[in-house]
Amino acid sequence: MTDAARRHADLATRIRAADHRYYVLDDPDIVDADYDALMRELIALEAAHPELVTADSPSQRVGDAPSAKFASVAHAVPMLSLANAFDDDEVREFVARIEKETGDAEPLFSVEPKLDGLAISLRYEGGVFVRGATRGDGATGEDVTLNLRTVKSIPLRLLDDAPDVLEVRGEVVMKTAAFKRYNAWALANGHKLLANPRNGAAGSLRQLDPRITARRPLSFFAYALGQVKGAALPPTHSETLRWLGRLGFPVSAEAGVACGGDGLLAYYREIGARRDALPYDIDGVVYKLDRFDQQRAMGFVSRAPRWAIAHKFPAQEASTTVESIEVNVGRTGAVTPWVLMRPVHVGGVTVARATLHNADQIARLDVRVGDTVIVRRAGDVIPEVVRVVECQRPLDAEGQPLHPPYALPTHCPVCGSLVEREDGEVVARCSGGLFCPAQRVQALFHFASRRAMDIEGLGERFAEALVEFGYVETVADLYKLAVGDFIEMKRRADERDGSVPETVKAGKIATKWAENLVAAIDASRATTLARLLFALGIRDVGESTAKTLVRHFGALDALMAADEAALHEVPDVGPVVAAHIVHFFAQPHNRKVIAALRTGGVHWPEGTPRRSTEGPLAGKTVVLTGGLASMTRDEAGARLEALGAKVSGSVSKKTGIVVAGEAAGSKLAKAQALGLDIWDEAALLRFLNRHAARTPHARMPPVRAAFLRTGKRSLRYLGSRGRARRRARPRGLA
Ligand SMILES: NC(=O)c1ccc[n+]([C@@H]2O[C@H](COP(=O)([O-])OP(=O)(O)OC[C@H]3O[C@@H](n4cnc5c(N)ncnc54)[C@H](O)[C@@H]3O)[C@@H](O)[C@H]2O)c1
Ligand SMILES: [Zn+2]
Repeated sequence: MTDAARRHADLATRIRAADHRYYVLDDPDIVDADYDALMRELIALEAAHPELVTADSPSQRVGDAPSAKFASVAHAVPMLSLANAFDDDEVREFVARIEKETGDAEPLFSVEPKLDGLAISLRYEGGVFVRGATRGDGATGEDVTLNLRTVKSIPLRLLDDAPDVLEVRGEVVMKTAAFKRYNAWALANGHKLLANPRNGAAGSLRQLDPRITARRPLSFFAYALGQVKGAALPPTHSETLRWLGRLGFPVSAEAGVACGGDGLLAYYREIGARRDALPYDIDGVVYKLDRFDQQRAMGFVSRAPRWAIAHKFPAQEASTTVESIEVNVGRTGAVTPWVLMRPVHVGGVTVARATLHNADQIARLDVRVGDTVIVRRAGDVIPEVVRVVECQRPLDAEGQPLHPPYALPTHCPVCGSLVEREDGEVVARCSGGLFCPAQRVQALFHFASRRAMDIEGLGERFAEALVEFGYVETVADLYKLAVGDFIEMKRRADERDGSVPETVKAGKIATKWAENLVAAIDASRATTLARLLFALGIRDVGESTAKTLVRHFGALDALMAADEAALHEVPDVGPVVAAHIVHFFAQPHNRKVIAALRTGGVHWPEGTPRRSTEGPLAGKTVVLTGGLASMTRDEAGARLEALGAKVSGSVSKKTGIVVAGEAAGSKLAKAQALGLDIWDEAALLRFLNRHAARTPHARMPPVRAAFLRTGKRSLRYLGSRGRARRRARPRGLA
């Protein structure tokens, strides 16, 4: 055997195996781009060695033998493939060949998107859908009538006067939106994901159970005719498409006509630019000589017409190997894994990195170093790893995988802090918070925001520039900056963004804004502990938790010294939040930031913890339930704590007193069932007044009960009648 013959046999074997997996099993193990490369090599080899062309060469046949799963259908008119063009020259050669052979200087072409799905043929007799089949090997296909009946866009009866017999060819596709929706559902429900829309269409249509097909969102688009009896055909392909539309078939809205190499290429580029916005995946465009008489003159080669060609777009999927797996830390601390790969051409560009999204995705894909992976890049979307070719995983001498499953790093690669991932969350995060450079911009922006330190004028753009140009490492550095620093920072940011204002170019430098900003920073020095705690950006410590913590601990040092057990005592602080707080203050760099803030002049009124271990309620647990008219539950809680009570959220046998306000529900019922001591609002007020000297609030006469708290934290009298009065009167008092 010659080298060429050996290579030919090798290619043919590999292509046949790929054909079988692709057409029969709907489970390809190589990407289209690699398949196309094998096929092109085979065709080039056959061109150089015509003696290698045999009738069973993959270059001579279409698809693969129909599967025995389905009854077979002989196509009255064969279903062929299309020749491919991969570059402009091949398109121009195609046009030149047609111009020469037809003698037409400027023949018209029908131009259409090449839908990436599954070719099928639909047969109508007397206007009624009787049979539908896949392409199979072109001569014989599979009977998938029952499955096709579930595809809603396939008419079961034709509209216009239908011919006696009409065969319509077209593509069954899964639209992009439907594909995404299906995969989201499959992921949530533990079903196998579809590899891509084309696979989704083919796999769904070739199900043995039509009920499964019916659940898959498929669409159909017509693009050609097969056998027709009892009707005069239009003279051109483009008119045929319009006729099919009138008969009730969906036809791609992008189909049109063009002429000349330039005209065809302009269409290719126009559709290419809109590729990602189209509702379906396409893998190229198809040019078809429009006049049927000219088509007949051009004729066929073994597997494809000579009057049409598919001009392919750059493949969106490619295979390559993983060199290493890295992680990236985002602005909010999210740790995103990605792979460094052997560079590969995909979606028209060369890429060497692809995202793995998150730890769940890694676990699902089981990507390991050395693996052969399939990367997808559609449009401007970040390239992603969609599959691992497991059979190509490198093995050691014992036949075991050379590399273990990948695990996310336990520590942040940027700052070294612990990486945490909570139950039920897909995203893992660096816990470095303020300290992590990757998170500084976001931390700074949050710190300055209105409900935190309220530094007016420090928006996201400045936060970014301050970090990028090195003015700020931690939020405490803000308090070291002077007017000149801000002016310099803005100048650099403007320069970087190419947005230098005219006034600056003219030599005038505005300074007022910087002075205002410095003043705002100065004003933020006098703050409250609750604002500061919120501003620090401790995970899960929002404004209200910050206030609760302040009420409970009074001073920052007391909070910093608290362990998880001490935090569990705080009402509404659960174990997760408690762990976050302890963890935050345990990090030495967070403590340093707090010390630096103090040095920078940030101050707040500190109290002693309101909760006292002495007092008339010492050792008693109090539960507040229902609405109070005279104060909020938080205030009532604070006042009770000041009298030594421990305020809890749930009623148990150990509960001492239950204060039941308006509309108290299950807690009150439970308290009654347990025979606990139950107070109404009047009883609470009487008690608080009796011990008013101990509480931090002024004595509050019961008449206040006729006032209603408004949003502005002031008290508004609502009159002696109506809703306020009714609400204000504690149950059991009237
Ligand atoms: N990955 C694999 O293992 C593997 C194996 C076999 C084939 N393939 C892929 O399939 C391709 C070859 O398959 P093929 O023989 O089906 O040919 P083709 O995809 O190159 O072109 C013919 C097909 O185009 C489709 N088509 C879409 N829009 C059309 C339109 N407007 N007009 C006419 N036809 C239209 C029809 O289904 C038709 O059968 C290869 O390029 C390869 O990418 C991949
Ligand atoms: Zn970090």
